[in-house]
Amino acid sequence: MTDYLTGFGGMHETEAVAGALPIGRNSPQRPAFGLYAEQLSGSAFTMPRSENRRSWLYRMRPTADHPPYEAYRGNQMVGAKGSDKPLAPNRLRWDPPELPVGNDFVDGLVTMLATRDPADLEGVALHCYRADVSMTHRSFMSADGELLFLPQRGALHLFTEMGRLDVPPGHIAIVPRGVRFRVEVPEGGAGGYVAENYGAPFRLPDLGPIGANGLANPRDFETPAAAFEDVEGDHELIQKNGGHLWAATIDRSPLDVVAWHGNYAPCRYDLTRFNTLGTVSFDHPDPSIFTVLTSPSDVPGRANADFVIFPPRWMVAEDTFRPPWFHRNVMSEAMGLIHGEYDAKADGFTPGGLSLHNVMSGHGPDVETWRKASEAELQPHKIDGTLAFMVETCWPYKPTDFALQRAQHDYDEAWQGFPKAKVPDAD
Ligand SMILES: O=C(O)Cc1cc(O)ccc1O
Ligand SMILES: [Fe+2]
Repeated sequence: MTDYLTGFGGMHETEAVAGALPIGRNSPQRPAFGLYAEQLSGSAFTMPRSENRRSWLYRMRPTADHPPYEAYRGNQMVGAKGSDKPLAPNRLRWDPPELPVGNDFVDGLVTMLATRDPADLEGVALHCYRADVSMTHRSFMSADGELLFLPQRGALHLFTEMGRLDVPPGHIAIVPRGVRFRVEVPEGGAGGYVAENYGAPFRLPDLGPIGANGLANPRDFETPAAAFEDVEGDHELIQKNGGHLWAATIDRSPLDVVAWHGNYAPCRYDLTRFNTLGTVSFDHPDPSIFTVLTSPSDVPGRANADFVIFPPRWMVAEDTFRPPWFHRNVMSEAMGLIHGEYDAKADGFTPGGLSLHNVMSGHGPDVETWRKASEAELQPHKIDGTLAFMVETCWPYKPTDFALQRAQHDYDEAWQGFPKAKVPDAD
């Protein structure tokens, strides 16, 4: 059973057992039923109120009750570092990576692109996962960043400390830094992408002249109602700190939060609810118009990470080259595809695949897309049955060695063979 509370970043209160939440105070002398009160701070205590994020959790045993962590001996493919080799300024693209078979989410997670160090409290990493079995008797948490789940194949069920979320492909989920969860997958397994944000938590972008409504509307974000399990027996805590995985075994499930209140909690969002805006005259706006969530950096307007989607939408622009134009960008662009075809690429970018156009690399439509779009008779046309996304950041991405070894060899050919413009002689 999953039950949701609505609204982005709101103050919620929820109890799985009536009477578990204290009224009018956070830390009573004796919480109900012998529960333990624990504050989970997602921002410094003293952040301005608008940025302040914290929740109070009422749990059966305190998180503090655990033995020392040791290096995790399983998955060694998750990290915070890209390849040590100098990175040529090439455009890169990947077929859906072939990830090891038979793993759960923790062992099936592989880092593809990394920026910064989690200790900088800025940057973003992009991981891919293949999970064939559900996690049992173990849970995961990242102390390095918040996790943005983008399932591509197979619905995920996230049983988090703060409740349960169903996350089918086409939905996203955010699990805040520090929140434990286990991932259940359906028969046939699951695969997709996870962006890990070391910086300021994702928020809805300001709308400026768009006005009070549009893009991702706050009411469509769903936060789980409290749900817990009372399970005794060995349970492996796996957690990511400083780019490394660590493990400790406790004698119970940590998903034992009976009630919580606050504004630091997981949520999910159905991307079909995105109110896509665009031109009704000519040209098309920069893709920032498709920003679902943004993590600002300290420089106004320059995102640590923008999460952007390219959803189904009507194309009506007159006298306009409608696909993404040719461009170079000071920001670095990593893209993935949930389903369908992306309108800038006729070939080679497939669901589950990935592309990287790092700082100032020339990219845009491939030759075939350019030709078709230049010759098309322009009619209102619906781009349908597709969902691509971009995680755009001001920090250049570094692919990991795993990723570099698997990059497509012929990606540059996407832009080979453009006819030369015929410019009349100058007088
Ligand atoms: O590179 C891409 O495909 C993403 C993108 C799309 C667009 O319409 C304009 C700029 C941009 O980076
Ligand atoms: Fe781009």
